[in-house]
Amino acid sequence: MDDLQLRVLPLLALLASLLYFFYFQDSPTLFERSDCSLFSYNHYWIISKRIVTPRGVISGAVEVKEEKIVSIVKEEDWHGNLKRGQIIDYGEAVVMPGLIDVHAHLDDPGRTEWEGFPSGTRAAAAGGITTLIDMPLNNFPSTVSAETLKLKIDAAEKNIYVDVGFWGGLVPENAFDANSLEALLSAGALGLKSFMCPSGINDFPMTNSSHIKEGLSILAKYRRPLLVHAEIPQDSESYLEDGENDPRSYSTYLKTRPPSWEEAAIRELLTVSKDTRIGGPAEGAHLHVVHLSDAGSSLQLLKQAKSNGDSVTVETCPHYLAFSAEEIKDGDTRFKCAPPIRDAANKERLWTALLEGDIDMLSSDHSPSAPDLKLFDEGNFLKAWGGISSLQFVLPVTWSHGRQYGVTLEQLALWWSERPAKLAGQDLKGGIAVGNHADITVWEPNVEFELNNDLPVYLKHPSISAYMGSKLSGKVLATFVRGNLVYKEGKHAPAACGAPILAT
Ligand SMILES: NC(=O)N[C@H]1NC(=O)NC1=O
Ligand SMILES: [Zn+2]
Ligand SMILES: [Zn+2]
Repeated sequence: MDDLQLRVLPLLALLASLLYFFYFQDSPTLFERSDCSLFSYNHYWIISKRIVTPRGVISGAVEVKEEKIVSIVKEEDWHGNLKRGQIIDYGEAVVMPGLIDVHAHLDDPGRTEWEGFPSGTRAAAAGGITTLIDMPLNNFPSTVSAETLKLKIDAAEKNIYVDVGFWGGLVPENAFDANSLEALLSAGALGLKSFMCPSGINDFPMTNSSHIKEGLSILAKYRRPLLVHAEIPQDSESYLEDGENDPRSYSTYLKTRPPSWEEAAIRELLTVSKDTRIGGPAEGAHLHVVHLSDAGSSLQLLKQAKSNGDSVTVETCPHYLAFSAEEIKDGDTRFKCAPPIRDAANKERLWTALLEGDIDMLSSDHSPSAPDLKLFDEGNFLKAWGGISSLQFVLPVTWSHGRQYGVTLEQLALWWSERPAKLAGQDLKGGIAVGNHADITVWEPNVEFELNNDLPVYLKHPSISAYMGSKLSGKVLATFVRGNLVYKEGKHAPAACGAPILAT
């Protein structure tokens, strides 16, 4: 070989390999994938001694290929066929379907100083949540039309680290306008949400039962649900006039929103939920009561509706299961939410209802605000923003408090994944099953941690979270969304590759 050849050959080889790299790679998505995931293989096995499947907890392996779960093998059936492909062995850690939070306010677009898609979905990923359904209010403008839904979808693009679907708003302005509601549902809203009391947001006014009846009749055609904030103001404002009622005291706030508000709303809802029965005028529609706090008459009424054949479900939230009114300190408005956190006896009854199946599922109702709206200096419970900030912590909170009631891993998966998936119409999510999306969370139930300033919290405003300062058990080790490892022990995948979920 002469000198020239010696110099040119390596260059040619480099050129050829570059050409090969750019033009002949069979999977061009590999470039993207490396940013979407902290694990660069698209075919692998997740191994653990505790995999929570719809058929019970197994020791074995879950085979993931691209976005999907393609096989599930019990340990005794392996026969060494795991040699094909990469293996991630999680030992005794729990491998569970990713949590689906059907009730979160991410405030994007329009109030991103409160939260926003990037921080909210990173917090979700760190908490083991793989899908969340965003509420139509607290963002601006509220999501009450096809046009405003489009603004949300645009804001979510390349900004979400987990999959995100959207509820549309049912408000007086669109309730009797079938075209407008149909356009909103055709544009992909997974269902509708309305309030039976003032929502605290000017462009999201409250509805009454005739609006709700109309909404259900449209939803029936699409077979989608209506979610309702069920409180109707009763005559309890008089408490505020009494000079003895200190606005810094939690009991003052509690008196302003008694259980009778929830009971009145649910009683009213039952007059229209009967439309959803088989053969009824709104058969196919479904009514879902959000964030139930009253475990008394309100719950009894819901049980009655279910037994009558109404298509009705109800959720409660971790804050109603973790806290009680007796513990809330004067001025600590982090705990203000609506309906309010009630007394310890009520909390016990909520747990019983959940364990007995009278409450169907859990959701976060993550509803943060800018810290100044919590009025920490004044500590005025009557004026502060109502909303609990919790998204990253819902799994350890439910587990830490649920353990003492004997909560099982299967129950967690039912309340946080399977039933929420069904409510949101997500057939490919909510369970570790062949053919489903590989939406998986891996967590260590026995690891305890303190929610102090050393803990990486991805929420925009950790200081407003009622959970800061507490000690929890249940540490999320890894979160997979459609096969992408989006979170691993304090680290997120660089790119936001969550998908917007639109109903079709
Ligand atoms: N607008 C809004 O998010 N309201 C929520 N906050 C809360 O505490 N209850 C709610 O419904
Ligand atoms: Zn609400
Ligand atoms: Zn809410």
